Amino acid sequence: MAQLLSENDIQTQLNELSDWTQEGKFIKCTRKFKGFPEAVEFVNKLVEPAENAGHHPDLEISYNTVIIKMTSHDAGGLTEKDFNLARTISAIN
Ligand SMILES: C[C@H](O)[C@H](O)[C@H]1CNC2=NC(N)=NC(=O)C2=N1
Repeated sequence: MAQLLSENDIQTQLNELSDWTQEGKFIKCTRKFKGFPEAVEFVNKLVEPAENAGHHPDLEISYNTVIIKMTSHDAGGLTEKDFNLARTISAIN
């Protein structure tokens, strides 16, 4: 199981991830698209990196908006796995 990150580590990593914010034990990113098909198309692009990482985001799709929340459920908080996947997701359009 991955090691929980300290608050200092979390802030350091968030400084490099301008599209993500911390909400308790989660980091969160909100993406807006032209419409529902584009939002679902984006979510489908997350499958491969998540499966490759063995680490999966919590997703909410509302029409053209996708809310991505991430935490390491097995560790009970934020670990390097969350930030590695967040960096990958930030690079997906
Ligand atoms: C067996 C499987 O690898 C584990 O249940 C993985 C699946 N994806 C996961 N994703 C996230 N975000 N947290 C986990 O603890 C987690 N565990």
